[in-house]
Amino acid sequence: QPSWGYSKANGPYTWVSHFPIAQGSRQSPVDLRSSDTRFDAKLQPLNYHYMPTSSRILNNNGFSFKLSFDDSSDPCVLSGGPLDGHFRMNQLHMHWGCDEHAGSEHSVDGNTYAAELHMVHWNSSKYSNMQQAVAQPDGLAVIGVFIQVGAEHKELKKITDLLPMITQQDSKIELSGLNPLLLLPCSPAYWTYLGSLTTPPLYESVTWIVMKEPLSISSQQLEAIQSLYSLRSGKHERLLNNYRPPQLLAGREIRASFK
Ligand SMILES: NS(=O)(=O)c1ccc(C(=O)NCc2cc(F)ccc2F)cc1
Ligand SMILES: [Zn+2]
Repeated sequence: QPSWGYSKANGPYTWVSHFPIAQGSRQSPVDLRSSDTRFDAKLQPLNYHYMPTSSRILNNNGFSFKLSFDDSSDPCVLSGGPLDGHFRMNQLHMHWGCDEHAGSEHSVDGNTYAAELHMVHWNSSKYSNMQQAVAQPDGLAVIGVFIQVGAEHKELKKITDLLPMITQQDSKIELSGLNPLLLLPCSPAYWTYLGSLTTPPLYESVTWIVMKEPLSISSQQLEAIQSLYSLRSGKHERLLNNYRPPQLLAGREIRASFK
């Protein structure tokens, strides 16, 4: 089966042919429209048990760069917010475009950002690993953080400084001492809704938690991200625009932790 991607020939509008759930009723991303969101006073604060961890950065076959964490020893764990139980961080990755006004997957009242960071966690209270959890309706929790161009981001610099070493597809490099806590914005405000993976197989297994406040990175950092290469469809080309457009809310509610 032809591998999916983000080009005209194999991009988001073609995914339904191999992954019919693309037209499901809890697909992601969505536009976070204020008319569709409701403040929920019962929402708890998010609770991060995160610590500096070692990871491996992989240019994962032309879809993004991915930091995989060893989630067996001393994991980074998320709980609280809309979640029941504890969720272990498995990986983080990003989506971006070719200019600083498009590249995020979620949008806020139609506005998009230069990029979006995804911190992927699996439900370690109910399942024994990511592979088991990824297809379950309560299997995953992904924190989405919007990224805009502005001041340099020191913690993300630990990643963007290494990207030039892994511009070739499937190359990887070790990174120790990244502190995921420093990849979160200052404000605790977030939106939450039930959705899906935003790439095939598009499983409807994600409780999405999208932070309201964006992070800033420098234009040089964005350039490093946009300079990743991939061998998608055989050609050696820049990995750009790896974001899925917004999907139908289909009657879902989006809850806000803030007024
Ligand atoms: N953009 S996002 O945060 O929504 C997202 C998060 C994780 C994954 C993932 O784990 N894919 C690999 C993968 C998933 C499977 F469900 C089965 C195989 C497989 F390789 C995909 C998208
Ligand atoms: Zn993602």
